[in-house]
Amino acid sequence: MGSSTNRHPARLRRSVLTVPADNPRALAKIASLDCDAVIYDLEDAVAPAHKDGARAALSAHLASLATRRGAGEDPVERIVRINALSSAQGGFDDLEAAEGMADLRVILPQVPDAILLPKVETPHEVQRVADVLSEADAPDSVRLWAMIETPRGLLNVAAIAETGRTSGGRLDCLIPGLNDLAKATGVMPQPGRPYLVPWLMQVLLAARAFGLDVIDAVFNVIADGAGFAAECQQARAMGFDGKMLIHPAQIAAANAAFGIEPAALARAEAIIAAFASDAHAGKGVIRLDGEMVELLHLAEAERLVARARLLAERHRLQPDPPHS
Ligand SMILES: CC(C)(COP(=O)(O)OP(=O)(O)OC[C@H]1O[C@@H](n2cnc3c(N)ncnc32)[C@H](O)[C@@H]1OP(=O)(O)O)[C@@H](O)C(=O)NCCC(=O)NCCSC(=O)C[C@H](O)C(=O)O
Ligand SMILES: [Mg+2]
Repeated sequence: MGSSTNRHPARLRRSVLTVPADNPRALAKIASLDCDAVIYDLEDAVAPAHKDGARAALSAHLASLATRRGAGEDPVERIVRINALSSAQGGFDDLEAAEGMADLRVILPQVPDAILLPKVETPHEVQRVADVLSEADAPDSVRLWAMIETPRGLLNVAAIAETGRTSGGRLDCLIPGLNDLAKATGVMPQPGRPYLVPWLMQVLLAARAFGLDVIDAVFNVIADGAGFAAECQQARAMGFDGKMLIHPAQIAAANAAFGIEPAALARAEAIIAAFASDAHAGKGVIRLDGEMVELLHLAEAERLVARARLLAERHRLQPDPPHS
């Protein structure tokens, strides 16, 4: 089966904000923000001594959203980044002792939209977590996301992405972690990310080969709005679906960069209408406004229109644009 047919349904993931699960003010702030998705972090943003408190705070936070989510009226996708699902000794054999397992035990009853696995290095890890979810009777709707942020993970990224087919189809999205990769490799942060772009494209290619979404890495310099906007534009041009964010001040620029331009939407609607017209019934290729348009462009147009519908639905559920 080709990748395009394997691709998951269109989702809106322009702005994916991370929030440390042990920061009550930031947790409370989310309701007023216009991000498409939130990653609640139980991993690196939470100090070891605060892990239990963070789990309890996150569980209560998700429980407070349960009614709205159950009614399908939550405009935000909610993802939990757990700790590693290997034990402190480094293996799966001692799974019960792992911090990540403790995260799952507390969080899974609240049915988040996805679990984000940090520092994934092998396909086996994704499969193992998928098995744990199935054993815990987690609904099929609970997806898996994976961070690719170690040299070994990068070398294995194609095999990891392929678990989107084998892990009960739960794997849904990849995110490169450039802070960890920079730490592990010595590559220095630079405008334009010249030495990191090949790795970013490797992650993107692996994701696309197996029909996954892919979100660009965080930009650490909160005060550098122009640098952040430029990096969003670069990521958009590279093909990313959105950007992982660390601060509310980054939401508007990400939404703009990965949003849908009116002209692109009008063009997509024109392509769909043209292929549906009697004049072009059954054709594989047509001429539209002086350009060749093939069925592959029709598929792209349908995806863009589907995303536009999601955006309209998001605005229906959250009509007053919140501040960021
Ligand atoms: C980076 C921060 C610690 C900065 O915090 P602070 O200086 O306190 O922010 P502000 O005073 O400017 O905050 C203004 C208001 O916004 C709220 N706020 C701040 N950050 C967030 C957030 N992330 N989500 C929601 N709300 C947020 C504040 O509460 C203020 O509101 P109010 O209380 O009403 O006044 C902080 O921004 C932060 O913790 N950011 C997230 C850090 C994080 O999650 N890190 C882990 C992910 S990064 C990663 O994964 C890297 C990857 O693994 C890799 O290897 O590359
Ligand atoms: Mg990291």
